[in-house]
Amino acid sequence: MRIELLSPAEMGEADKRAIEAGPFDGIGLMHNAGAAIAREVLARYPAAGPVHVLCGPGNNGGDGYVVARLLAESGAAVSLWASGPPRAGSDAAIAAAECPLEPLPLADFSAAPGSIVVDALYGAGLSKPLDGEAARAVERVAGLGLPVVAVDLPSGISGDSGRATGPAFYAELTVTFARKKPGHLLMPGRGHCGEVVVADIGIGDAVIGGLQVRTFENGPALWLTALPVPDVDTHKYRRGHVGVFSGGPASTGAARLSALAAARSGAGAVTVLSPANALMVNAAHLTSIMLRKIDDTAELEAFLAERRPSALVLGPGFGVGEKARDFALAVLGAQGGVEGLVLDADGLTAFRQQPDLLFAAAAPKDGPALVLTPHDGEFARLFPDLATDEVLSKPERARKAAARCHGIVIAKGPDTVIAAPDGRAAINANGAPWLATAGSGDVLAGLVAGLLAQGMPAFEAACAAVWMHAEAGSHFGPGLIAEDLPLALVPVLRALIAEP
Ligand SMILES: NC(=O)C1=CN([C@@H]2O[C@H](COP(=O)(O)OP(=O)(O)OC[C@H]3O[C@@H](n4cnc5c(N)ncnc54)[C@H](OP(=O)(O)O)[C@@H]3O)[C@@H](O)[C@H]2O)[C@@H](O)CC1
Ligand SMILES: Nc1ncnc2c1ncn2[C@@H]1O[C@H](COP(=O)(O)OP(=O)(O)O)[C@@H](O)[C@H]1O
Ligand SMILES: [K+]
Repeated sequence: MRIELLSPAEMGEADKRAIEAGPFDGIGLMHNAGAAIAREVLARYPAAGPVHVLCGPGNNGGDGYVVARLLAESGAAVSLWASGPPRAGSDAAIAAAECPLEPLPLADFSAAPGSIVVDALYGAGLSKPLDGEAARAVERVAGLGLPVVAVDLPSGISGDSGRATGPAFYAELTVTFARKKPGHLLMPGRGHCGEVVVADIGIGDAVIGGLQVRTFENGPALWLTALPVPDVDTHKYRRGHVGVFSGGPASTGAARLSALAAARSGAGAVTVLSPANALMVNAAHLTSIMLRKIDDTAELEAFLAERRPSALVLGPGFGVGEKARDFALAVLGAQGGVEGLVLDADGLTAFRQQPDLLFAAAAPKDGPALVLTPHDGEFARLFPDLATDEVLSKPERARKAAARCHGIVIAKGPDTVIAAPDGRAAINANGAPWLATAGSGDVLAGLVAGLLAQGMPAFEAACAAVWMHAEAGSHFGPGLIAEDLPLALVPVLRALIAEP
């Protein structure tokens, strides 16, 4: 299960512990790193023209000296460009001394068409925006349209946040070590990395295991064992009952999208909870999904007591106002049976003036789990201070939001982050821009509720829903509209459940 994502600080610690544990010392790890990159370059660009290796002053540059030496030994035409000599006594200085090639000044960098660039300027140690000769090298490489293989991370990208605070390389291939870093998956970093290869350089799984990492790449390894599969002797209500609140007569479609997704996820029963004036519209479009009139809190409480739904979705097309707040608070205060409330769209916006009211209602540990599914705009309405904090990475923001709201936060986007109040966070990277279509988020909300209703723990349910939703959308591809998504979940679920 190699889904841990290491921050640069955790990677430094892994490095230190691996050296203590042996058998490799610092230069040994650097030799392994350089060899892994040289292997990838030779395998991917067998007919390559000249290779230009760009070396920075730190250990990233050290890896570059090893690559340059190994490629030259294999017979490739190699040019070495350096921004300055490595610090005396460092592993990088040893690697530079072992390299027979004479470095040229980076400021003079130029290359003929057909060349390949190995970017070993900065990796995990990037501490400020690229400027001067490094920034000019990025511009020249981009201007020449040369393919770039990045060592560890494309220079200019933060390994922690994926941010580019200045110029940054666009790599065709990034070779990183031991595990991916958050910056490989977070935007815009992911767009700069190209394909990411994780090379084993001799940092063992036991070393990584000892770090107690709390950030993961989202994928089945994180939640497959918790994915609900019905027992042979089950019945429909044992498979979970989801209630989805509908908006008024002119805005009912969003709730039906959520309801369909909940049903496709395996919930045994789904009921759309509709105001009286929208019953006919909803009835005209529902078949296996049930319908019930709910206009006020008393009717909601009666439904909760009689029909004992296990999860509810509130927000898609619902309307922003007191009714949304009252219903959400009534569900969170429900006694027994309700596993969770998924608050999306209008359900989130309804609390923009009083987010603390919502957060306090979710605080009791024995109450229903709260799952929030904000896109950036909705996130900023509930957590304005976190949204505008330029220092925090997206996972840090989502973690702080989760702790504050006592719930799971699904911070949506091309790099959706799922965070729990206990500090776990997962970054999702299997999505595709086809998912950016109206109603796509409504489907996600229903899917989360469907999994919650079947008894999946909230963090795992949220992660599984985000991954399956992204997988369905990516497989469907061009032409996707939200109506397609519930059915597109079926092959995704089938493949997951068939997995041993
Ligand atoms: N297990 C491991 O960890 C292994 C790691 N390995 C390799 O080591 C890499 C990490 O090495 P690293 O820590 O030396 O950092 P690196 O990115 O080379 O640069 C730091 C230097 O640059 C400077 N500096 C920073 N930004 C700057 C800027 N914009 N403009 C100018 N200067 C800037 C910064 O100085 P500062 O400003 O912080 O004082 C510092 O001097 C890692 O990515 C991987 O490739 C492998 O060998 C295998 C094992
Ligand atoms: N560029 C993108 N790549 C991958 N997924 C995306 C992208 N843009 C949006 N999504 C996903 O699409 C969904 C959109 O949800 P949302 O913004 O709530 O839309 P709506 O309210 O119309 O349903 C989210 O799951 C989000 O993560
Ligand atoms: K690099």
